[in-house]
Amino acid sequence: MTRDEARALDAADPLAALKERFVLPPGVLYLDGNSLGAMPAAAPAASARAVAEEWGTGLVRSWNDAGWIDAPSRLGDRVATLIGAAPGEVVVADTTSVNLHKLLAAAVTAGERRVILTEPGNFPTDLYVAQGVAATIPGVSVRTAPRDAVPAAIDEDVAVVMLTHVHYQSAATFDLRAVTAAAQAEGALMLWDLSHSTGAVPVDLNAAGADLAVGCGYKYLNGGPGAPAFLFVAARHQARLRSPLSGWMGHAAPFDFVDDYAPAAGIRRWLAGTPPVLGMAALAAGLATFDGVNLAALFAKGRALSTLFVAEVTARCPQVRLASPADPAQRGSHVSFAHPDAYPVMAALIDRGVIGDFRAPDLLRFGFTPLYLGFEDVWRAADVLADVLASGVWDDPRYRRRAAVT
Ligand SMILES: Cc1ncc(COP(=O)(O)O)c(C=O)c1O
Ligand SMILES: Nc1c(O)cccc1C(=O)C[C@H](N)C(=O)O
Repeated sequence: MTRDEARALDAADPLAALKERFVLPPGVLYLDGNSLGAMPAAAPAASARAVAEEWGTGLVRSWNDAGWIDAPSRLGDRVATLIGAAPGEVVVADTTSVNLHKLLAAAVTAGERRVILTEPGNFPTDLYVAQGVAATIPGVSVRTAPRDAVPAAIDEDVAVVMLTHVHYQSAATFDLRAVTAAAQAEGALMLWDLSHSTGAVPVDLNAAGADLAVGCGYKYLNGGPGAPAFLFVAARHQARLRSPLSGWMGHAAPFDFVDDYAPAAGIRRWLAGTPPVLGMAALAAGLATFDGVNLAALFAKGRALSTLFVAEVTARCPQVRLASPADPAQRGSHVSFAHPDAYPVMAALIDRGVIGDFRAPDLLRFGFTPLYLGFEDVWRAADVLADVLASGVWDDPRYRRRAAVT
């Protein structure tokens, strides 16, 4: 494709104007919305309002008057619309790691089964949290099976199958419906990590009959650094599953201040402590960037963007190897390419305004966020990558110095 052809695609794109819902620095092509979403244009004012008006003027009255106390459910219901869940099935709370802990511990204590089944190479926090649950609840163990062997590894000992729908490195997807059915056919619960899926690819939890899910607020939901995460529990399980973090905010009547814990009836039982109100204000601005957007068209555009990038890089960059599924139907909204010197290559690319990220040991990872990226952006990013690789400018000591966060 030529640059003019890419520009023509933007001119014909009914979603192109959504870019105005974000602020990005001039000269930056941002291909890392899968790690930290871009800042919504409304976020600074929304955050300032929460601080200056709700906190500064409203003070403690804002728990009621500004609706702070209901924000976890209110935002949860908004997230639900992006993942095929019903109102009352999603709550915004804590971090993805903490939510994983709550749901895994609940799943392995709900019945007799004690095995958590997952895949090796899952996102580290998923593995670490599972290992922590196994270390603290007697009889629990973690079993891993390579992704293709997961269905066959589900047996009568497995309490819960925990998988990340879109893999954080390769972007390879699981068939959400088929794997959920396989878990349930063996009597196990299915827990999906939707961190790299929500707001990026179609997800229909209830159509798939999913049991449990978690996901991040700061990636494609654009909630800002450290934004609270979310948690889904299918309505049919809500009365029987119990959070191990039985804090007061998940109590049936927190302001009765009684001594004995009694879980709230619905999704709010998964709250532990006080909600992070300021983080929720920014997350609300992030979720609002999806308002009125045709999700099917948005996700189709995301796929078209990553397909264009793969085609351009494959054609113009013989130095790299595609490390994601070639079939766009088999991957999420990011793609990875392998290069033996991926770290300095990515550093040189970032220096030229194309922000992706490096994932050890050898991956260049690029996220395609259809809300704020266009076809010409993607074309230019591929062009800069081709130039960086062909010129060898990346082979410089200053690009090899590792930062603390990659
Ligand atoms: C699949 C997956 N799960 C979880 C997380 C993060 O969890 P937390 O919100 O606890 O940092 C990430 C990214 O950071 C991720 O990619
Ligand atoms: N959450 C992150 C952070 O606090 C610092 C740096 C990166 C992240 C990420 O989100 C990483 C991301 N989950 C990944 O897929 O690699």
